[in-house]
Amino acid sequence: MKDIIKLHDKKFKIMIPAEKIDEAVTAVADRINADYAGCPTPLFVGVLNGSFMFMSDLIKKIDFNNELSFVKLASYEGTSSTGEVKSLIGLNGSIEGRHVIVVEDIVDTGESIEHMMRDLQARRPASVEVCTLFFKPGSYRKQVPIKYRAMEIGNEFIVGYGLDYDQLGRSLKDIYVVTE
Ligand SMILES: O=P(O)(O)OC[C@H]1O[C@H](OP(=O)(O)OP(=O)(O)O)[C@H](O)[C@@H]1O
Ligand SMILES: Nc1nc2[nH]cnc2c(=O)[nH]1
Repeated sequence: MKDIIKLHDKKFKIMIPAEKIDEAVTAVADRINADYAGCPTPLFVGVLNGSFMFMSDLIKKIDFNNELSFVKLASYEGTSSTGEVKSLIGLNGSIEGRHVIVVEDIVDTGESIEHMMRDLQARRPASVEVCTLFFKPGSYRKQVPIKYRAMEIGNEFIVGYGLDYDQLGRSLKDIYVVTE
């Protein structure tokens, strides 16, 4: 593992090694296994692009029968005064009556997860919970409960393990933080 890396114009230093990430993923998977034992086939919904690596590692540690799907939040400029509009694409089948676990790489301001939850709740699932690898309590501005938080971090910008800086860095297996 390199201590310092450069992506585009910025330097990043190592913050969380892969082994620590694995421990946090195991701990959150253990909680989900306990909470959903006996629940009829829960559905994991990963939010692309960032969640692909977390989902891959998390799902291997889940010990009940499950289904898995990925969605994307598409942004476009709306014609209404609210400006940016985000809509969820990729979820084709019905989730009515299903137990859904949304899998995110990071919840920062909460803007994305709020859009996601509003759309999912409208589809009348039996339950929806959020499982995020990283949560930034100092940045979060929304009311959506984030039940499963593998790790909490400060307001710093991180990359690696699915998270990008202008599309670079997603393939790194450790987490790096931007340096000043
Ligand atoms: O809580 P927020 O402030 O909304 O930030 C969190 C969101 O930002 C990232 O997605 P991004 O839009 O960068 O897309 P990506 O996953 O394709 O990188 C991340 O995957 C979350 O979805
Ligand atoms: N890569 C990356 N994407 C984010 N989206 C919201 N917060 C972050 C962050 O800290 N890093």
